[in-house]
Amino acid sequence: MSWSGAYATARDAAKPLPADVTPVVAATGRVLAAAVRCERPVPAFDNAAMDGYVIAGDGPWTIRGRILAGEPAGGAVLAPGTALEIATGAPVPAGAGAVLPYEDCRVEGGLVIGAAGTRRHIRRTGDALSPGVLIAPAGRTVTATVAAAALQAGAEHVLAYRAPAVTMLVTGDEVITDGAPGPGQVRDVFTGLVAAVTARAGGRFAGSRLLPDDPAALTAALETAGTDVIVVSGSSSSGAADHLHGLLTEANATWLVRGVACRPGHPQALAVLPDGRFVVSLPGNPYAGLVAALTLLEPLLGALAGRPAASLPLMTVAGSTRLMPGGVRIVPIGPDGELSAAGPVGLHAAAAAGMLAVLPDDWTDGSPAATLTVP
Ligand SMILES: Nc1nc2c(c(=O)[nH]1)N[C@H]1C(S)=C(S)[C@@H](COP(=O)(O)OP(=O)(O)OC[C@H]3O[C@@H](n4cnc5c(N)ncnc54)[C@H](O)[C@@H]3O)O[C@H]1N2
Ligand code: MOO
Repeated sequence: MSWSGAYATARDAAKPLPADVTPVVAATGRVLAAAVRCERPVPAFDNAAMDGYVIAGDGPWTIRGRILAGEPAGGAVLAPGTALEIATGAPVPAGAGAVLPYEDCRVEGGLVIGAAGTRRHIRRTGDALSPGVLIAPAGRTVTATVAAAALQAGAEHVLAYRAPAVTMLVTGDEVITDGAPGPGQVRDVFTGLVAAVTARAGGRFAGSRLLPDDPAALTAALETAGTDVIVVSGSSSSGAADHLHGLLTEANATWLVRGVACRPGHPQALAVLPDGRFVVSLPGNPYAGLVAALTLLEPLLGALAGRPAASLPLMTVAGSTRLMPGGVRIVPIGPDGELSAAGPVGLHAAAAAGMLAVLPDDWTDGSPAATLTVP
């Protein structure tokens, strides 16, 4: 399958998971299934926009007291010719005509002397937002700003799609998850990468398990992983210790993607089990596995999370590299689009560059290419 075909297949493989009503403070990263609208006016009461004196009628004004933010306005009416010292955000009493900022007046013998200008410096109820105004549309991801805007507007709860849960199965007798590798061993790179891609795509990382190259252990782990998506690193090829693809076929999984015309990462695959759980197969070579996570896992999770499809940003890429006839080569690129060579193993070039470019076989130096951002 072509790389763009694989990306689109993963993106189209799933519908959003069901939505539920949830406190907005707990919904960060989830996608709104319905628009959030303002539920109460902002500000909720008339209040001072400046520190100074709130006045009624014509001056000079006799100072009758002070009102600070957080104090209720009460039912008192400010009589003409009187003033209260007032703080920004404090409720303005009925009868008030304007707030005179300190810098526009002076005080002599208990009287405020000055003149109200054209600006009244009073924020009226609903000036900023009135009930029904759109806070965030359906399809928007709940960010900290969306959550803050919803809370400001009185929307404590939102309808949001459930976040897809992801289990990571790290396979390989040689893989260790802690400390320095002994002879023949290699340190796991995938748990953190997959957790980060999951979080970025709106998913929930449910944890990682290290498995030996044993078909029974892998079968049991696949059967018991109760998450929407299972990511398996390694075991994707056809070696004596690579069992995943055979087990998925035995389990009557449907193959959506099985091999992609790209370098690196060609053994990557996406399958769906008969009960609807998805399995993403990442090749064990670290840079190849990262490419696969961005090619298959990220768009799949975006679809499950309810994110609207978006096209990949294009960037002008410069430099020279070997291309892949009949497929794409995926290379790290820096902020100015300069490419660096990367083999299937080392992650250092992707780490230094920050982005990847997807170069088709007819790409030429200085022409644009689709980009992926590394987590
Ligand atoms: N006869 C063939 N052999 C291979 C082919 C092929 O087409 N024909 N494809 C090669 C390519 S390309 C890749 S990529 C790998 C994919 O291998 P697997 O997904 O089966 O992974 P392993 O064999 O278990 O490991 C490959 C390599 O990666 C290291 N590894 C594995 N897991 C991790 C981890 N969690 N963290 C760090 N490194 C890991 C592992 O030690 C191996 O060095 O197959 C080629 N072979
Ligand atoms: O997926 Mo393999 O890297 O193409 O090394």
